[in-house]
Amino acid sequence: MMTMMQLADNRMSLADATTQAPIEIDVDDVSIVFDTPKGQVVAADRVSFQIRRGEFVCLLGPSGCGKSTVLNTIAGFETPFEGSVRVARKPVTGPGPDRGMVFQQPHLFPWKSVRSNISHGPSMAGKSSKQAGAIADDLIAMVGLTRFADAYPHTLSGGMQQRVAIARALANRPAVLLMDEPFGALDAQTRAVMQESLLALWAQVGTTIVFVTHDIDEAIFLADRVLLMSAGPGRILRDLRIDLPRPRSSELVLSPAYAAYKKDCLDLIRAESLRAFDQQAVK
Ligand SMILES: Nc1ncnc2c1ncn2[C@@H]1O[C@H](COP(=O)(O)OP(=O)(O)OP(=O)(O)O)[C@@H](O)[C@H]1O
Repeated sequence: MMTMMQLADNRMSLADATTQAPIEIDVDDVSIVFDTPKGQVVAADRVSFQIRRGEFVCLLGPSGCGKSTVLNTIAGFETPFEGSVRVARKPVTGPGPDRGMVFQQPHLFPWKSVRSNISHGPSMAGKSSKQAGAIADDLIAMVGLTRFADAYPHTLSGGMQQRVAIARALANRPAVLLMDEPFGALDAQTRAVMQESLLALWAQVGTTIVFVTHDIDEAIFLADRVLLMSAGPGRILRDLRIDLPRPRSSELVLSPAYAAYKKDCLDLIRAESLRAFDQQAVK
């Protein structure tokens, strides 16, 4: 069994490889407009970006800037008003097992054990109960919940439930994991532990991750690239490569390089948040 440090070292070479990897997600000139009783809301305005296979990319921006809408478009829950989204070169026309999703709330089946929650997807996809159970047990070990395999969700802490939700999303072996503020409901300490364990898990599975957050520290700590979004209408303001070494631990936040990335992001986000606040005030 590899140690956490060996896994992280392995991840470093994978990170180098991602700059050469094929394009996994191609969001091309996507605009999304919602009709509301108060008129049209442009949630995304000509958003374009590409993500390579195995990359960890954070979508960062102020509340209401359209992060979830863009993520939902990749998931196939929203249809672009204009533009196109491709995953592995295929146009996205709806949800599919190649894209796993994790939300802020774990949404587990309360009547199923941890193992059954995780094996549910593979069972539905036609795996035998033995195969589905083996997939679940592997993932349960990866998220560090072996002792709780037979436990029910209500007996677990919020962080543990979210680890089950992540394992469940990975059970169908998706090429892409889409995460919408998955640690937003957790306390600060649990959140920090979850961030480190997500990086260790990513080192093992190599899945492309798109992670939505409005937390600057979380985005810089996790990502290979941060896509900074502007508020209303949502646009990509900056595509920032985070060239910080891996493995990353909590001490990283004390480094001057980290501080420089944070200052860049803070300045941009502050300007955008103020702009959004002013817009809301006059509506
Ligand atoms: N189904 C919908 N119908 C109408 N308006 C919507 C719908 N979904 C989102 N919006 C609007 O689109 C804009 C972008 O919303 P979205 O949830 O994508 O932002 P966000 O950046 O994820 O925000 P938050 O961080 O607060 O979740 C907001 O103005 C929101 O009110």
